Amino acid sequence: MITLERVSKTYGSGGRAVQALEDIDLTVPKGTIHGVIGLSGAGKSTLIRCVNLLERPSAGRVFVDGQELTALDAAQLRQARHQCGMIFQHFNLLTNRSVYDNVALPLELMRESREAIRERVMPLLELTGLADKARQYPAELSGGQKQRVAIARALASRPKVLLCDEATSALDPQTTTSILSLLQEINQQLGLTILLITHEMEVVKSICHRVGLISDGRLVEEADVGDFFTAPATRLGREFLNDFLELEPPQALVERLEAEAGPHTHPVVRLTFSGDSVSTPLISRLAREHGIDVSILQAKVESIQGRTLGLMIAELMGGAEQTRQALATLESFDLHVEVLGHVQRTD
Ligand SMILES: Nc1ncnc2c1ncn2[C@@H]1O[C@H](COP(=O)(O)OP(=O)(O)OP(=O)(O)O)[C@@H](O)[C@H]1O
Repeated sequence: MITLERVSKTYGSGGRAVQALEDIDLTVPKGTIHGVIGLSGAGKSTLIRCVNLLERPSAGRVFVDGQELTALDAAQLRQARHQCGMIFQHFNLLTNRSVYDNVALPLELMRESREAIRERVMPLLELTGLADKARQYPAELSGGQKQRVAIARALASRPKVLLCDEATSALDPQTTTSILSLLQEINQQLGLTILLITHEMEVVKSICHRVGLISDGRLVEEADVGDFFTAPATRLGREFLNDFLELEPPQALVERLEAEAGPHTHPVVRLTFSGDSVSTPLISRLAREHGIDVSILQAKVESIQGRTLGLMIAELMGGAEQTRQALATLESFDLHVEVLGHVQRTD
């Protein structure tokens, strides 16, 4: 439904040029919810604005529903943009228009009759839970209600694609959940394809089918959400995951960590395991086979789109050779092992 082919975007020129996107290839199949996550300044907003050509790519081609937007003239593009609804972090509502009139606006611009507009707007207000707010003004609404108006307005022209630019970043966690549920409902009921950008793993985890990770204008990793959360392919992906799971070693331990192993140190490891390895009795096996005592410092289990993900930070307490063998055993399993550092033995 959405295809970007080798899309690049440079702002400015000469010594002040900023390359915001570089050779982005992206395909979002019809009816799916695709997330793009990245740190601030990575190029997320530029990417999503290149889809409906609010920003024109410096190079590359953009297709929506088989039509190449980058090949259209201005009038054709205005028409084609009806295929792409968009919502924003700060809602972008017209403050001097009522809820009803905000949602009606795209239809007025398309010169639809008052009757046709009414027939379209009222069901959208029902769908977004705003039927009783039609005559109110944006200033009288909560953030979540404003975003619902923006969603209804984005759907008014019957788009095939909804672009969401950090749509929940200005909302509290509870309101975020209700807006994400609404987006999911719209995706399922209307078969709408959704491309969203976010810096929040929670958003990706909650509703996306696939996710891309953008860094310095490049798409560095792309995967199904279950795979991304259980086995990110890049270091940045793993950092996002560790932040999301809040599985950082406690500060008191960080202060004791040494980079190099010494004659009297134990390694501290972070283990991430998914699928079958979750149920493997690892700790008893390390004790039985290698004589290692495992001191668990932190642990947690998450369920992500039906897949189980286990995490643990642990100190492996044994002699140097036993510890080396224990690490080799751990690495032979279907799990990710990271040695965070070494601590002096206290035994
Ligand atoms: N209009 C512009 N003119 C010049 N540089 C720009 C412009 N818009 C964005 N940039 C630069 O392009 C890069 C990517 O910016 P972009 O806004 O796409 O990132 P982002 O991932 O959306 O960041 P954030 O999450 O902070 O909004 C940044 O270095 C930014 O400074």
